Amino acid sequence: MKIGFIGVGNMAKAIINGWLTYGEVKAQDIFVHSAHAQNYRKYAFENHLEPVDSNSELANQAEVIFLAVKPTVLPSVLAEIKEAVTTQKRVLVSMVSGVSLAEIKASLGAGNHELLRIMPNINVELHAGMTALAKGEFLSEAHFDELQGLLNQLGKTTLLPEKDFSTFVALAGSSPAFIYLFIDAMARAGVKYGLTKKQATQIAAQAVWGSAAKVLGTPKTPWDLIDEVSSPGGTTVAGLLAMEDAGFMSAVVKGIDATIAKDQEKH
Ligand SMILES: NC(=O)C1=CN([C@@H]2O[C@H](COP(=O)(O)OP(=O)(O)OC[C@H]3O[C@@H](n4cnc5c(N)ncnc54)[C@H](O)[C@@H]3O)[C@@H](O)[C@H]2O)C=CC1
Ligand SMILES: O=C(O)[C@@H]1CCC=N1
Repeated sequence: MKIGFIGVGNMAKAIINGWLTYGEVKAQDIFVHSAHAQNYRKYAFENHLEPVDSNSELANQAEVIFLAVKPTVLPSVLAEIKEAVTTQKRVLVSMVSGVSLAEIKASLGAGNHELLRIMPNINVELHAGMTALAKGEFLSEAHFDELQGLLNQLGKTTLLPEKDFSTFVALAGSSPAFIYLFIDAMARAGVKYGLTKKQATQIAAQAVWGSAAKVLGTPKTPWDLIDEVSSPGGTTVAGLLAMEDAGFMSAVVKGIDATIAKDQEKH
């Protein structure tokens, strides 16, 4: 299957790099175009991908087209590829946050367009991603199965109603940044007490990684696990209570609220 990417920024590269290291998607089957010619040409050259001169040419060449541009750019991109997508019956996969399948369908006009909306996160590059999928009404089962299979190579996937995509953006699409912030805050505290930043960052990141693996591998809730770490009269409970006193949980929930609100703003 020939796969095209319109937009070759951070998210597109994470997906492509993930596939290239997995090995089933061949570099010569990946077509790329973006607004930054020097950038996408260099990336294509380094990875043996096929650079294409325009969005419409990419839609002529690739059977499946991943839309990996910012929401504000999407309408003009759809206008450029509309004809090729319609006449050549291309499958469109949109990872553009905050843009519904109905909005994409409306921009493309008449036709039973095969559409899939996804919300990946940057961890797909390490095959540790979390990606939500919402099927368009005309997407064939065969195409859906093939695309889900490809995305499963990059981590976990889940089917999700579109109404929940904004929540998913907050919990998975954007959340790597929140978790980096947590790791950095921990590391800074380590520096305060004399560790080097590098050493403190590695210690904090390993602790986050192991804790996430634990949560995923047990039927216990995070609260159960908190109790297992908190010795009576010990250090952990002292730290937990001080964090809560500073509003840790409400700070996290406010962050999620703001992320969801931003995703639901009209572009
Ligand atoms: N970065 C992330 O972790 C995630 C991003 N997303 C979504 O993925 C999309 C892309 O995000 P990023 O890769 O982070 O952005 P980015 O800013 O890194 O990349 C955007 C790309 O779009 C290209 N572009 C701009 N105008 C264009 C045009 N007219 N035609 C073709 N290409 C054009 C740029 O040259 C660039 O390659 C956004 O809609 C974002 O919401 C979704 C999940 C996670
Ligand atoms: O910041 C953003 O808008 C995108 C959506 C999810 C992650 N990055």
